[in-house]
Amino acid sequence: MSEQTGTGEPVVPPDATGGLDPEALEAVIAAPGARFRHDYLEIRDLRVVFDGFVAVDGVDLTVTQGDLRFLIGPNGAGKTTIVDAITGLAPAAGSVQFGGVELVGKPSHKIVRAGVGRTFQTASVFDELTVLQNLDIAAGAGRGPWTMLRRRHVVPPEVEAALETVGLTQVRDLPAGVLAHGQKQWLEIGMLLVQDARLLLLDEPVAGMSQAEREETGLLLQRIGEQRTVVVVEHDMEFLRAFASSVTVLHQGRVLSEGTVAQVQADPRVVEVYLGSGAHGRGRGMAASAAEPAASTEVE
Ligand SMILES: Nc1ncnc2c1ncn2[C@@H]1O[C@H](COP(=O)(O)OP(=O)(O)OP(=O)(O)O)[C@@H](O)[C@H]1O
Repeated sequence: MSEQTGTGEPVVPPDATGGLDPEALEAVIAAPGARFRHDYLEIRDLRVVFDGFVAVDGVDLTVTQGDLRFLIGPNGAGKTTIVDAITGLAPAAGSVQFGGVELVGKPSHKIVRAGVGRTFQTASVFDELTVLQNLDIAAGAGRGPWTMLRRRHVVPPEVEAALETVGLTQVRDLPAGVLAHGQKQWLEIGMLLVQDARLLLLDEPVAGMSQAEREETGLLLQRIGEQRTVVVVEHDMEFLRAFASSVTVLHQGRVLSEGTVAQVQADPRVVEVYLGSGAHGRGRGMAASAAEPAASTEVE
């Protein structure tokens, strides 16, 4: 599952991970539905300005629980900046509400407490700590830093469930640094689950993954997206076509188009941007498939 990382990182043998376990996945996402029922992300007139440069220019975006929304757009369209603004890492004006809580103006740690979690383009796990310790830290578990780092004999059920969900049970005592690229991304998603994030913002989750890892990741996100609100920033059009339930296309800091994959692919403005922007690979599959719907395009 993880032999092809493209990163030159040490690789754990494919059969060591056990893959993603559908039953464990069911257990971890089958939290009482009522907890998630009213969750949705509602962004209104979001603006982000860096030293006079308008990176995000009046974006409206609504993502409901149960949707698996992909954010796409050429380089520099503002995708990551929107995620940064939602998570308190970019100066934002306008309104970002999740679960009825206004996030604009809140510090990042309070945004995390409001149930918002994100991953970055580069996995940000603690390489020296084991997989289990990484999950333990994410879970907090009300323990001090030293007890947290000690090897545990009893693993909390939510950590156990997350481990199995993301297919890392067999490698739980290995340092995260030896994991394959794909496995690190799954660990990060597991960390969001034990943190009990109800809104997951994932920045290029399948970049550098093998085809098998992409498929496993897509299925994982679809299942998580049944109950939590999931937004994926992605350039991989084949992955998008296989797993997105809806798509928002950004261009120059604005929403250019929104709808199902078929709808945005058929939108002449999207074709124009992808063909005319010199997207050079990142996102070119959208234009290719809009012009020729049957084409399967590998990006990057
Ligand atoms: N901290 C910053 N200071 C100044 N400009 C920034 C900053 N962060 C982002 N930008 C600019 O804002 C614009 C949007 O960047 P952003 O990273 O959000 O685009 P993106 O759509 O995520 O692109 P990519 O697909 O390449 O990751 C770009 O022109 C970028 O150079």
